[in-house]
Amino acid sequence: MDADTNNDDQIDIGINSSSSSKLVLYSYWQSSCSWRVRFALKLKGLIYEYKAVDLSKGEQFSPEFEELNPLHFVPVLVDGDVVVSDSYAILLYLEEKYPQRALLPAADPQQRALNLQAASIISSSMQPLHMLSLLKYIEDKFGPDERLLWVQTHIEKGFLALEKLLIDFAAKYATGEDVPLTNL
Ligand SMILES: N[C@@H](CCC(=O)N[C@@H](CS)C(=O)NCC(=O)O)C(=O)O
Repeated sequence: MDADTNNDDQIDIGINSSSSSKLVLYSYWQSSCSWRVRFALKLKGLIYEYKAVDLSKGEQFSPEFEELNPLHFVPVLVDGDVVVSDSYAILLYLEEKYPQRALLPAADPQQRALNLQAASIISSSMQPLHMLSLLKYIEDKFGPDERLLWVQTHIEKGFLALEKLLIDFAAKYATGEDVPLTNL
């Protein structure tokens, strides 16, 4: 596993710079689940160390990474003694532990539910259906045409559902004038 540091992802004036906890994000540059967490860290102004896990080289199967996530998926966030995997869980953890620059509207339960629902559609009902390991399985079993059809079908289904859900709420961003959880 490369422990490289990505300068783009480090902020000098991070809110947590004086706290004792040290944030480390295990990530892969092509991983949309990891982008989500990187956006949230950036929006919240948090300093973190970036550790690259090269999925194309199978580094997610290394014993070191397996200790962090037995499912072998990025992203994983380490915050001192706390280890959180799964982008959705990480976003909710960050929102609670580092409430600055909220990702969820505080006052309005409908807006909160809308954001949680849309974020969950993306992270549970869309992205896992085209993760690397699943696509490899489909291609090995049924061939590349079936793989493409599978991806197209599930992405289209997800975006149609999202469009229907958000049609009355979208403005500059998915659910209004501010960047919410849904956009990550
Ligand atoms: N629900 C998880 C999904 C994690 C996931 O699918 N990660 C992908 C990258 S976006 C991965 O590590 N894939 C490796 C593989 O499929 O072998 C999340 O949102 O974090």
